[in-house]
Amino acid sequence: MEKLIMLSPGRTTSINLSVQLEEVFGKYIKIEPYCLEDDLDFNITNSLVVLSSPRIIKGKIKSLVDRGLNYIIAQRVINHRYISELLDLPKATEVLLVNDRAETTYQTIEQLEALGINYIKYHPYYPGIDSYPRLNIAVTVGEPNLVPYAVKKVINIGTRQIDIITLADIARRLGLIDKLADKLSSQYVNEIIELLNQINDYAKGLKIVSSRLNTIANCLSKAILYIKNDGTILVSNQELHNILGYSSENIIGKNINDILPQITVRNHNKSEIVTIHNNTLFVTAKVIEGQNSEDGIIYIFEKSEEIEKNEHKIRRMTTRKAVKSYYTFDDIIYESKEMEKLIEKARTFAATDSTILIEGESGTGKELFAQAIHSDSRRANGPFVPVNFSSIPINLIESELFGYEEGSFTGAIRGGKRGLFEEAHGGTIFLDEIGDASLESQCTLLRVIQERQVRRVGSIKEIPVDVRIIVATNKNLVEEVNKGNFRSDLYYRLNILPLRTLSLRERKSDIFVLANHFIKNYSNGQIINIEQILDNEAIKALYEYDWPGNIRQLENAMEYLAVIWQNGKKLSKNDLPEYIISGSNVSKNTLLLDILGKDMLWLLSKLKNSDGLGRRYLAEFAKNENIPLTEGQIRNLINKAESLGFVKSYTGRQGTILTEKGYAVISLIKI
Ligand SMILES: Nc1ncnc2c1ncn2[C@@H]1O[C@H](COP(=O)(O)OP(=O)(O)OP(=O)(O)O)[C@@H](O)[C@H]1O
Repeated sequence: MEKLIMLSPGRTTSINLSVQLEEVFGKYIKIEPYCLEDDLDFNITNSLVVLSSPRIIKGKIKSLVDRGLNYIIAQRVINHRYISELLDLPKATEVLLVNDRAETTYQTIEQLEALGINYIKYHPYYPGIDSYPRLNIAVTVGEPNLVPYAVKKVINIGTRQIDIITLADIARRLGLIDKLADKLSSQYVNEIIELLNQINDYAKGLKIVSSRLNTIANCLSKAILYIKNDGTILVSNQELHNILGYSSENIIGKNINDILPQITVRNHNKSEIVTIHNNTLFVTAKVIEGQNSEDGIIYIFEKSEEIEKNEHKIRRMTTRKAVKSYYTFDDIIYESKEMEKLIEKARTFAATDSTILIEGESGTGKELFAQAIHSDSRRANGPFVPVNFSSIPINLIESELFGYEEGSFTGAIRGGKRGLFEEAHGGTIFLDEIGDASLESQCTLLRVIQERQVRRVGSIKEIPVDVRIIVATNKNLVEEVNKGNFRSDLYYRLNILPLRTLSLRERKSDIFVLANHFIKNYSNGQIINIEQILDNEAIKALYEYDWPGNIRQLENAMEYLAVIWQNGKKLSKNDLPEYIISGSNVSKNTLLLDILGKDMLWLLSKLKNSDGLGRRYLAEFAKNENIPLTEGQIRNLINKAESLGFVKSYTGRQGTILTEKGYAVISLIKI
């Protein structure tokens, strides 16, 4: 070989790389720079050509290659010697990285980052790029002429150099490897050492800053932890080490997921409770954003003493955790149009903050709806606190709902207790079976609803609460008002957004979807649907049955069937629970029910077993059986039955008695 040709698209790069080749090979061979503008008039048979990148092989170079050009493609790397100015830039500085083409620009960014200079934010810039941020500093690799005009400071870290592997390859192709091996390797080693020294100086600077940071962190009384966005732990303090029982060497640089997998919160100002080595800690995340390479999360841990102060917050969180996820509208299983409409209505209600009154028979999904409304509301992340008025002893309702002050009554615990309204702060309180609330608690409820403040038993201080109230009842509240059992002013306050859940009788088309859902659950997926285990007559019986206990009763029936079913044989009607067999006895039932209505059938059935009953007795029976009929309504019913010839009414003690016709009708069905 007589000549070593350096060929690159632009002249500057070509000359710069020739200088590098000159330093290494100048003693042994003539080196000539060429660029694409030049006539490529060298002799290809006695020249070795170094191409600055593979992309150059096209057009006239491609035809040279086809004619047998002897060439090497250079791998290029950042020139270590000129990066000191770059190392002086403060952390997170934003710069334009300028090069001649998109590909080489991205390559350069990658190489700088790989060198460890990854604390600077590089924005690519090359001729023809669509958009780029207007920045004051540009870094270029030997292309200062391409830097956009507005840039104030240009750091030229020089043309990217031919790397050591390519140089060794050239030496081998020129038959010079024995002569040059030592020189090449020592030059390489020297450059690496020089680079490491420079980067180390920078790291030393960083170390000072980080030790200052650690000193400050250690002065804080709270345990803290600072992680990068990828989870790497950067800073921790002594308080945290005391809790963890580790020293900083054991955690710095590790990933939080390995050290503290319990911590899952990643959102700003969000908290969670974690247990670390039997310590219950309240952890709050503070997200640091917009600092580029310093983006990350600081965790602040509060220990037991502080937890006491935060008890309220914690209790709210634990109650929320206890029922980890509330039902949503998506959990409601249905097929019927009626339910679709109801859900649509409930969704509209969920978007508001107004009080909702849910009325409906037992087991029709009142609580399900209340939870779904909560989950769909802006309070979804707040607590949902259910209160069942029928299960709290009357004398405790006040203190349960509103809490009490220390010493306000015998048995009151030290420090007093927060009530359920306070627990529900920021969320929803669900007052179930509100029809069972005593007149006294109704009075207090009314005050809370009006004033949105609670006063603990034994205290004079009002505590403001922000809660959405949803109440539910299976009683007819209007009737309760008429009977004097429910305060009318409270009723009007509650009846802002009324919702009536539907009994299964009113949406028979949902029976099968629900039955399939429950049977699948109770058989652990073994039974896919009821057709798999029931014959036609049994299925029909399920459809005809009235389901007075609604979905809860249907669910129980499916659990029963899943237990008694044995693979291979279908169950018949007689295998169904007894109440279904007798209840679905005749379709005459449904027919009569449709014609006469359930109230009339109830009246006739009561009279069937007596020698005559007065209105007051009938009203008493209705009340005991939770049948929403007032004395007035019973009077109307008796009048109607009389006009149909089913009963005869007498004044005085005999009251109302069944006629033969009435007896015949009621004997047709089983109730
Ligand atoms: N459409 C539905 N899809 C799925 N499950 C339902 C549906 N409706 C009700 N359920 C289930 O039926 C059961 C009874 O529902 P829920 O407790 O909400 O009824 P309720 O009207 O509040 O009853 P009660 O008045 O007796 O307290 C629950 O297990 C609930 O999950």
